[in-house]
Amino acid sequence: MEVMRVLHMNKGNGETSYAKNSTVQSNIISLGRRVMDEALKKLMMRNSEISSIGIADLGCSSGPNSLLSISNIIDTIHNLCADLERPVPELRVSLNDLPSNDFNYIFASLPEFYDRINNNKESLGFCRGGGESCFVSAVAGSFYGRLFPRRSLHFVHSSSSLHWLSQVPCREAEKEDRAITADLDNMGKIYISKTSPKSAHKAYALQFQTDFLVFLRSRSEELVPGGRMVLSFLGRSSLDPTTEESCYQWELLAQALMSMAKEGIIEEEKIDAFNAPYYAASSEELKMVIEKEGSFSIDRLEISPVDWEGGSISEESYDLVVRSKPEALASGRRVANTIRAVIEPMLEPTFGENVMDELFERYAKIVGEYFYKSTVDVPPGSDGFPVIGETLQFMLSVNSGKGFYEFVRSRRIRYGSCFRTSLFGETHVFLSTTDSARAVLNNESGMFTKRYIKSIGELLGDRSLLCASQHHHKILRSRLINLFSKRSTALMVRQFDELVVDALSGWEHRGTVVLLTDLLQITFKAMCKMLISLEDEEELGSMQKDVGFVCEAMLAFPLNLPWTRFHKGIMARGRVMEMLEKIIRERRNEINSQNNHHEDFLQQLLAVDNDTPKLTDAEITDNILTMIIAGQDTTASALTWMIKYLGENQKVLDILIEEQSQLTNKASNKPFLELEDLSEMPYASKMVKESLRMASVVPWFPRLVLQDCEMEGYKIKKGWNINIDARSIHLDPTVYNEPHKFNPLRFEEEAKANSFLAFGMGGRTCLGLGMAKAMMLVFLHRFITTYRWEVVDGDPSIEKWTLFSRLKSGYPIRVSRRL
Ligand code: HEM
Repeated sequence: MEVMRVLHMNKGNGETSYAKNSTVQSNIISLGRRVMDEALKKLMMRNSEISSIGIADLGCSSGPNSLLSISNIIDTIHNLCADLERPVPELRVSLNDLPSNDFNYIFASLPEFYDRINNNKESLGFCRGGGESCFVSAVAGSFYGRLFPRRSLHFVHSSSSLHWLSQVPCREAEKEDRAITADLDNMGKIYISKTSPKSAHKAYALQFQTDFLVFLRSRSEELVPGGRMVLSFLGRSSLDPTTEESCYQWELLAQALMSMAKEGIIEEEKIDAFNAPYYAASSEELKMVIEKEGSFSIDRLEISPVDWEGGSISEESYDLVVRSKPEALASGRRVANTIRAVIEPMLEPTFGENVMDELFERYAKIVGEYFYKSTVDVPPGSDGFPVIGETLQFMLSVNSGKGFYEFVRSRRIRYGSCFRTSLFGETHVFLSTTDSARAVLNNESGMFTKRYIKSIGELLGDRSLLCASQHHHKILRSRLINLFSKRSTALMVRQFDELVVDALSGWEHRGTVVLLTDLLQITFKAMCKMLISLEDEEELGSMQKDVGFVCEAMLAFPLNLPWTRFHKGIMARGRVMEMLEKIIRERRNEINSQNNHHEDFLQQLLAVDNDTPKLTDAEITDNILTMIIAGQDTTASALTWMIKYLGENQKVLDILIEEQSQLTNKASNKPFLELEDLSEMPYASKMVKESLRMASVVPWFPRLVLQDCEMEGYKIKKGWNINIDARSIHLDPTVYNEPHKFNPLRFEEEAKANSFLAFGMGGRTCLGLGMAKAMMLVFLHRFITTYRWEVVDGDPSIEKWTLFSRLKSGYPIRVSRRL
């Protein structure tokens, strides 16, 4: 197959044209926008004197998307120049694709494009016909080779193109034979599949590596030093190139072709010989080639799932919920249309133009059936590999900048609001509807329970509220719940305010403050003061370190050998227990000698009813450790997210400052805030709730299924794990209007039932929710009335290996006093 000739999208404006079926590609462009903006900003900051910028969009194709990328680039440069108060440089824009591309379509839409620029940017000196500031031209040729003069480009962009290879891969022996269809012994298949020979896998991988290397080498000649590239293309998240994720469209298309071959409509030998010039690379492969080529370094590498139906693939996406057969078939048709617009020109020379309608009719049905099959009986999803299931994919997610929730999010988009996966040898079902949250968390049926995980039990203690058996949990909870009284909350508010005022003093002289780090310290101190009145800096320091080891061990593999993280956690638990036991002994002595003025949780727990202690010492120590862990990290993470959202929403901040300044004036005669003051913060309370909704610090709540049941129309089996995906519910557009918009006022109206799950629901609802909200309000008040702040590093990556969702950067800021 001569790729140069056949690799172009369906031309024109007809029903099967790319112009009419390119929403997926347009969504991919939108998804890359944030990264592109970031790259352009870095480029502009580095080149402050630049008067002319060379820009290339490689693989621009023809259709509504062709000018979308450059339009975005121009808008961003325009906005950056306005922000930096600099003149807009001359923009030399080159659109590139193979010579067979429908360039006429693009040229025909240029006048309209210039008009738009002129209308928007008259003030910037753009003028009619491209004029003095923006010069668009087209360059026909393969980007697997040089296209532009040396050092002429500053910015290279390419979207949905680099997965196309320069040629069909061929076996080692056929290396010289470049232009014909290659024989890869790939019988009955048209791309890599589970049954393809290893040599075919190898040939594909090799072809991609060769092409990508040439691509990088060519661009390194063309780009100026410090130039930037933003590339988005189809790839895969797993190491295995034959997983459904990267192959299913090709696999199903091969099925459609084979069904036609069986009926004698096309020849089977042609299918055997046809191999698509396409490759979905893994991030490891990309890194390897980039390192080998040596001219480029990676600033950001992100993986996102693609919705082949053309629904949005950004975080706002929740559309691919396939249910009934007609719905599944309609989905199949949409996917078939998208694929047809791209690959029909490639198939025609081999199989003939006259069979295309029939082929894609069959293909649409097969894709629809495929969607439908996965929605009946047990929930849709993948069991992954034998034994380990999808554990590797989960771990990859944990290790990526998007954090562990990405694993759930991508499957939620693909399979809908109820899906199953297999992790660490067990089946897990994730549910994300308000009805399922009610059923599982309120547990009126008694069919669900919190799972006891032995390793967590070893770290927190068997008597911890989080590990106790259902019966024991009830007793413990009924005793512990009394600790969280109004009186305790009032005391906590005063103490916490004192801590915050002390901690904030002098932040303006510290240069950069990593907010999360400081907040972890403040909340740790607050928890220790509230629980056991521990204030000694040295003891606090060693306790915080040990609690940190216990938390890390909760995520580690439970292997208790001297060098493991788990072992470190067990040892740290031992030291924490020793310290708590010592504190209990000292407290008892103080009580006996009536020399005791403490007002903390421990004091209440040591009180006796009719000579019977409320809890045993072991129950007290296990649950003090549990409460420190449950309260410190969650609150510090939630506070950091809150300040981040606030920094991004000036209007909300303005309203808050207004509200909080009034309180400052009113309470000016008091050194510290009191519980009643918090009721004077109606807007701030909504803002706290909105932050908790958006951040979903505890993203899902796991339970164990005690008997076979049905959820969301699917069979759920005894012994499976069921997880209520609170984050998805918080971001579901059918539950919250415009869920990605930060809008505290949404809570003026009553939220949909069972939709706010930041603190869980039912018999396991967070015990500290009142305390947590109070702490957030107190910090908010002090912080925003004391300081203005600017962000030092806006990296949105999520920290790896944490119990709760936290920003990897810790949100570094610089503060200045608000006058
Ligand atoms: C913003 C901060 C906080 C968030 C987002 C949060 C969230 C949660 C959630 C979602 C659960 C329920 C998990 C489930 O159902 O599986 C929970 C349980 C719990 N939380 Fe919190 N929490 C926060 C702060 C606190 C604080 C400050 C304390 C203690 C002082 C605390 C103590 C607990 C305890 C003891 C449980 C276990 C309840 C049980 O199993 O019966 N939390 N928390």
